[in-house]
Amino acid sequence: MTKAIVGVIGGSGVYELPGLEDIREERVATPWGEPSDALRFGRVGATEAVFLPRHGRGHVLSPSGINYRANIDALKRAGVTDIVSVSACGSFKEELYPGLFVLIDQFVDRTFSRQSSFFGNGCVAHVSMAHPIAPALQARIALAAEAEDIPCLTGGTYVCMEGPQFSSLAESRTYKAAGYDVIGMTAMPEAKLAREAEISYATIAMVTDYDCWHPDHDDVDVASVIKIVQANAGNAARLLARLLRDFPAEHELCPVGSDCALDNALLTAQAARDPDLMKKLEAIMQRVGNS
Ligand SMILES: CSC[C@H]1O[C@H](OP(=O)(O)O)[C@H](O)[C@@H]1O
Ligand SMILES: Nc1ncnc2[nH]cnc12
Repeated sequence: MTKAIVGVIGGSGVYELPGLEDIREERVATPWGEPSDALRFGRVGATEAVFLPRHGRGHVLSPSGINYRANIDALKRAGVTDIVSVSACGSFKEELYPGLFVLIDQFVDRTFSRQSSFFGNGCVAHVSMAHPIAPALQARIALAAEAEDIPCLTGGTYVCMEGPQFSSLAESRTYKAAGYDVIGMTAMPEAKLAREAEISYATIAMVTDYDCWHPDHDDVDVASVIKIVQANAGNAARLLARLLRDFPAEHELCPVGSDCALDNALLTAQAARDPDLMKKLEAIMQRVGNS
């Protein structure tokens, strides 16, 4: 049995995890550099949890400046089996209104200036991202929302832009016409790296605005995003508390292969692997080893 340990990554306006008890903070060193902040270890009920604010305390890191590899590697070293990622997002659909939670099931990656893999020259790997979200984890979040009577929709496509500027009207209309549901700046490469690290991953997108396409709503700005995040902080806290309290002690095997993503993904012959890179991959490849 693998004990479930839930990692919660807080986004804009979410810099702590209410309800976390017996807190211990630790700066976790990684071969990829510094995570966004010290990890906060604790528990909610009987469930072990680890909290990491994505932008750091005081929101010092921009979406392109976040060390996503260090964050995911640090959570892996902490034994995290499941990551719940919380993100503020703009909406491309009338019915996805500010305050609604959307449980994402697909991503479109439009970032271009980020380190998006642990692998590379000296150890090449191609994991599947066909189904980036762990369905059992997503279902537990949906159940927790239902139990707490929090408006929450399951299913949606999140397009990740580089930022930090918000979209132009032409971009916003293009994404809307493409059928995407929400937009943010941080889920990529976070979700890709979680998959490489064989950690189940799910995103709770909190809709904060209608980006800039909607004729009856103001164009998005930071103040309006934070206002909605703060107005819905209570819902986010209750949702996470319920999810964690009710979480099973044993990690549930993932039907889309989150736990075994590296099986059949590695291409580089063992003898040809770069020893320096292999050392860096120690935590990420802990299950498969150098075989
Ligand atoms: C505060 S507006 C833009 C900012 O908010 C979102 O952050 P996160 O995904 O960490 O909640 C968006 O991705 C941008 O980073
Ligand atoms: N409209 C938007 N575009 C990109 N990131 C966002 N985060 C919150 N709202 C956003």
